[in-house]
Amino acid sequence: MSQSSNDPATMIEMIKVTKQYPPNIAALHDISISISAGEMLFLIGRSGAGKTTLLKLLCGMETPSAGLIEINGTATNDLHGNALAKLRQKIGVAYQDFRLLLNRTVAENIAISMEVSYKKPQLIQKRVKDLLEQLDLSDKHDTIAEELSRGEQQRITLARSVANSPTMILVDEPTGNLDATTTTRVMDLLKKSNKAGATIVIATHDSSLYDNTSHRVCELRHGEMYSINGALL
Ligand SMILES: Nc1ncnc2c1ncn2[C@@H]1O[C@H](COP(=O)(O)OP(=O)(O)OP(=O)(O)O)[C@@H](O)[C@H]1O
Repeated sequence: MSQSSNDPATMIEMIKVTKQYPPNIAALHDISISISAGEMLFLIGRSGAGKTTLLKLLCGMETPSAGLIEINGTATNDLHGNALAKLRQKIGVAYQDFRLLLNRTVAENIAISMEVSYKKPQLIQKRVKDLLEQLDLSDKHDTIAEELSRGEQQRITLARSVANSPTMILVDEPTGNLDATTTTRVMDLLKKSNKAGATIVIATHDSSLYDNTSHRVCELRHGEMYSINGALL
């Protein structure tokens, strides 16, 4: 059946995706899910359930052992080199291991994705300033990243992931090291990016993020995906 013009376009399509790490660790099993453009989705599940693996598959950091993944209509399985780099430019990622450039300033770290896509310096400066304000880190603009606390590094990673207004944002445990007020600021930033059109997948253990949400919540259990009401997807 063809898609009606009123249906939102699909941003992420996973079809029977399985991921096995060598020698025989089954991280994800037969996952099928469609995520619409502009959707915000919470991915929950116990430690080791496969959340990070799923996010890594979506940005091409890992490849599926079986099945198909399409991002905005393009199958990622066969993407390499420039084509993969081009796809990644449209994806903002904020993962648990931060990967900040520790010897560079906070502002330089946030600016990277915008510089890579040749945004104007004035625009970059304004965006960096706005993001730091939003995350209550304005005083850290010129601080070297390695001098930040873990919670501050986590917020800079998030700011970097949304800075270039990507079409898709993948976030792994965005609030793990944060207090309640800072958690609200982080979620407000993600909601703002979502309102601006970004498709967002948030992997989290923090039930305060999704307890009263109107967004979809999916749970991974031992590598299988369930909707929050317990039905196998
Ligand atoms: N590079 C790897 N090589 C081998 N096994 C891996 C690798 N990465 C993850 N795994 C295994 O795959 C399974 C899923 O791991 P994953 O990191 O995706 O879980 P998670 O739900 O994100 O956990 P957490 O909440 O603790 O971050 C686990 O059994 C893990 O040990």
